[in-house]
Amino acid sequence: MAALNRIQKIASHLDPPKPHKFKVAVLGAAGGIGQPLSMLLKMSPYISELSLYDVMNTPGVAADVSHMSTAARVKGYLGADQLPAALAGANLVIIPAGVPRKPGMTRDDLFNINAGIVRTLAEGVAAHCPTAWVAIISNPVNSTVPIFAEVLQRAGVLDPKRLFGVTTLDVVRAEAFISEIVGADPRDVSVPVVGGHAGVTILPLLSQARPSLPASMTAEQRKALMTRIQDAGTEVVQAKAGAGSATLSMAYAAARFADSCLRAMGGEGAVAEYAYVRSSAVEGLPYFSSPLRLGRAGVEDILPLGPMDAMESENFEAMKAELLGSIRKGEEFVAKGPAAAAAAK
Ligand SMILES: NC(=O)c1ccc[n+]([C@@H]2O[C@H](COP(=O)([O-])OP(=O)(O)OC[C@H]3O[C@@H](n4cnc5c(N)ncnc54)[C@H](O)[C@@H]3O)[C@@H](O)[C@H]2O)c1
Ligand SMILES: O=C(O)C[C@H](O)C(=O)O
Repeated sequence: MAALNRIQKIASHLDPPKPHKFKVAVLGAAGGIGQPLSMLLKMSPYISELSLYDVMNTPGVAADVSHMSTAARVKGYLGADQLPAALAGANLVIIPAGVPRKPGMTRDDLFNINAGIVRTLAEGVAAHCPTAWVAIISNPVNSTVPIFAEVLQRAGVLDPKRLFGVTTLDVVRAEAFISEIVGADPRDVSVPVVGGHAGVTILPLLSQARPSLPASMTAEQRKALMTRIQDAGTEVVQAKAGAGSATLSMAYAAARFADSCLRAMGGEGAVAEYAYVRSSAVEGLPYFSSPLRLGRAGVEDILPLGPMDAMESENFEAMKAELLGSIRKGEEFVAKGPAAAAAAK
């Protein structure tokens, strides 16, 4: 027996450390983003339970994803009555619920429908998993994050360190486009993208890209690259010609962001990310996407934006009014109360 104990003890030292495992809820799981995101999350070693919630089609999506031979247990939840059970005990809630753009629309054109959806889901989180980390994908992100924060604040459960607008797709796009230009593996490219998530509020700091952009690139070429990153969502909306907006690249980006959150939550040390959070990084803008350091409790540090060249500084100044307008619009929507939510339905 003593020998067996000794062998077991040695074997336990040889075992690689097991990752912490968490319950993750996807709200809007049957949608264009929700389905591939659920599939990618089912492959995560950090997830013990995957809770798939939507107002339609979740039984089929959950049955399908549950047949993947990976460890996470999958449960589907359908309709508002089942939202409490979907959220109970969740550590991370990811929200791609809401309508996407069609050609000719701005993200802000989605406000009237998506503001009410996000508000309802925020009330659910406040009531059923108030300490969960929340990652909001639903557009317009520049307004939906302030809406969510206001609801949590009114319920007395807001911790801004755990509330994120997902801007990872902007970073992913910048990495992809730069890798094509410099001829590097995208995994070896790093580039900060800061600000918000709509048009001019998306600010890629190309001067900080690594590897650096070729010195031979003209100012016009750098400007065109910045504009391509800012308009990449519209590029997809136009290519899909009425069938929605980015879903597959967004699912990839959200799965990557979820992975960072779960690693930080599990205590794997400081994890570097970008996200749109409540912030005092930029005077006069209460929400801003910055480089972040994530730890067990959420945002541990909001890091400086670093140096900007003249083109970036000009864009930085130009975004401020639009971003503040979107933030105030979200805050006012909640301040006006349920009447505004009803009008938006
Ligand atoms: N942050 C980003 O970078 C980014 C990128 C792409 C898309 N988006 C946004 O993500 C959202 C979803 O896009 P999509 O292409 O998946 O749309 P979609 O229409 O394909 O899917 C949305 C899903 O949300 C569900 N839904 C609607 N109301 C709901 C509610 N009250 N509770 C739960 N689920 C509800 C729908 O039933 C649907 O299954 C859009 O607002 C889009 O603009 C954001
Ligand atoms: O562009 C959109 O409407 C969806 C999303 O915000 C994106 O950037 O792809």
